[in-house]
Amino acid sequence: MSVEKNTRDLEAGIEKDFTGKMSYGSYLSLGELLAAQHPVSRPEHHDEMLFIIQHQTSELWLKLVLHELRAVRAKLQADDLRSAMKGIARIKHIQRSLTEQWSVLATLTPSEYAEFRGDLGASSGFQSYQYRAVEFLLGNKNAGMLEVFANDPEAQELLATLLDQTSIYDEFIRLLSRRGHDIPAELLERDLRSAHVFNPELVQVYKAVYENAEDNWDLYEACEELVDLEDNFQLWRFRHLKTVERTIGFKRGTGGSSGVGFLQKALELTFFPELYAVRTEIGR
Ligand code: HEM
Ligand SMILES: N[C@@H](CC(=O)c1ccccc1NC=O)C(=O)O
Repeated sequence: MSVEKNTRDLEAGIEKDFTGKMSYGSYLSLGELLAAQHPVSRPEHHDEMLFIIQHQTSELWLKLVLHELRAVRAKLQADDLRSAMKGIARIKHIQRSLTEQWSVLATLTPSEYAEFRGDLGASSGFQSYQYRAVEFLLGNKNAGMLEVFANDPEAQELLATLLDQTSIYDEFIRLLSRRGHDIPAELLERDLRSAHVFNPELVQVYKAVYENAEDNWDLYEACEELVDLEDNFQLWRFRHLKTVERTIGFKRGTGGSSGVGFLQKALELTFFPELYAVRTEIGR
């Protein structure tokens, strides 16, 4: 180390020749990853790179969320609540990161965006199959969404598979039933292809869990973890809505929707309605 040159000397053992060896770039497929940004504006607009990378990083994190959610579902199926909660803890951190990331895109002014928005054609985040897959895995199924992916058979297949499978919430409810809680039969035999709908009897099950937390500690904690998950999801939706509002105002979306009004309606969707409803009942 030569302090005067402000330079760190390389140590003798540092690897320099990667012939026949795995390197950082080859392990991470950086060649492909960093060659996958293709701005379409001509002449290329400086801010389109921000727009592309914001979406690509979001999709990478969504890929990990899906990976973790599938594992959480398997752990719930195996009655391993502790491992399932570990997975949820990781997902919550990813969600925070995804939500925090909106502040980067918020530096894109309406005039900057207007310069390349026309080049985006009919493309829209509405066509994000990974986002839809996360919604399905959490229990907000919507078979109609599959039509959007008619031109992407792989994405459509992935969503069709998830549509037929149980969600995280279905599995949690089944676990409650195996633990001896009085779960209504219609919840255990429900049509998996539709969204979970509010069930007042389930609120009473949660009421018993919350009012006897000492005897149901892991379930009590799991309920709160699920509420955190939904809360975080809604915060992402809200930041998306507010970023859209400050960037395009009340223009229609490129995906064909009314824009902000359509996104507002998504804030009324809920994954675990009974876990919110129980709050009104506690201590009554
Ligand atoms: C300036 C930036 C953005 C604008 C103006 C914008 C605008 C919109 C609009 C208007 C919609 C409604 C569908 C439509 O008609 O197009 C939408 C949907 C959506 N966008 Fe964005 N968006 C932006 C950034 C992002 C980013 C960074 C993501 C991250 C992946 C994203 C993901 C989504 C998703 C998942 C939907 C579907 C939401 C739902 O179904 O409720 N958007 N966006
Ligand atoms: N729907 C946006 C366009 C948009 O944001 C977008 C375009 C292509 C790929 C992803 C996008 N992100 C979110 O919707 C708009 O109406 O301006």
